[in-house]
Amino acid sequence: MVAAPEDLLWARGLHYEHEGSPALRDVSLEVREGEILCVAGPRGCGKSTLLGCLSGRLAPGRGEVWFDGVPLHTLSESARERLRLDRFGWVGSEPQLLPELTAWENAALPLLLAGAGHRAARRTACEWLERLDVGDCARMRPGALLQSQRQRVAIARALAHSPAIVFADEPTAPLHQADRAQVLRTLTTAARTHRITVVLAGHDDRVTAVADRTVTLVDGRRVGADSPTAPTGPEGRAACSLSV
Ligand SMILES: Nc1ncnc2c1ncn2[C@@H]1O[C@H](COP(=O)(O)OP(=O)(O)OP(=O)(O)O)[C@@H](O)[C@H]1O
Repeated sequence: MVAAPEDLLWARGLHYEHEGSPALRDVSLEVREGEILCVAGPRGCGKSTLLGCLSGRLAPGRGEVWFDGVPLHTLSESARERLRLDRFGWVGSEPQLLPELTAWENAALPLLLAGAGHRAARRTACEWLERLDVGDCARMRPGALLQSQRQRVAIARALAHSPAIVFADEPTAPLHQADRAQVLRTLTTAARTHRITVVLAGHDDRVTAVADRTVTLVDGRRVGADSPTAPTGPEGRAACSLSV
């Protein structure tokens, strides 16, 4: 089986075990360029493990992961790390910011690690903080921010280096109900506007509602047919790309 030209990420037959206990069983999927794909399913079904394997953070016991024609599963650890730094963004369910750095310094980290100059990295990071409605927080440290502001800074950090794809593992889990929809909308609108592909794990309807397509896991296996959940044509995207 081969990837279609529109597939940016492609996985076949993934198996993963945590300490001998199977978490993924023969999972295959493809992610199209520019798509927002939701990985849904009940708690413990393997969503985080799947995102870990797709993003090169975890090495599957069996199976293949191809990104943009590159076989992640055969790359050395250092080559995978380089690829992750250059082309991938990550948003976890906890913001995981460095407490000693300001918001803009946190958001600028991937740019600085990629070799950008200090001034250019600062300008780009601050632009992203503005787009994500936390521009006023640029000089503040994470400890002085609300959880929803910290998560926006983490999203800015994931997007600032213009990755090809962002993996977001339950990015709204720690937020209050009122903040959840807004943070999700901010992430997905920014991604659509900048043509960044997103793989999003979550188990509530809000997450599936912002995605173009949803794949479901149960007990480590992919089940059912894909469900399209939002308009994927140019009209649908345009409607979602007005503000960020
Ligand atoms: N580090 C680990 N060590 C041992 N078992 C683990 C580890 N991480 C996950 N598991 C187990 O692997 C299975 C899949 O976990 P995973 O976190 O991928 O699921 P999930 O769908 O993301 O869950 P949640 O919705 O609760 O985040 C679960 O049974 C979980 O208990």
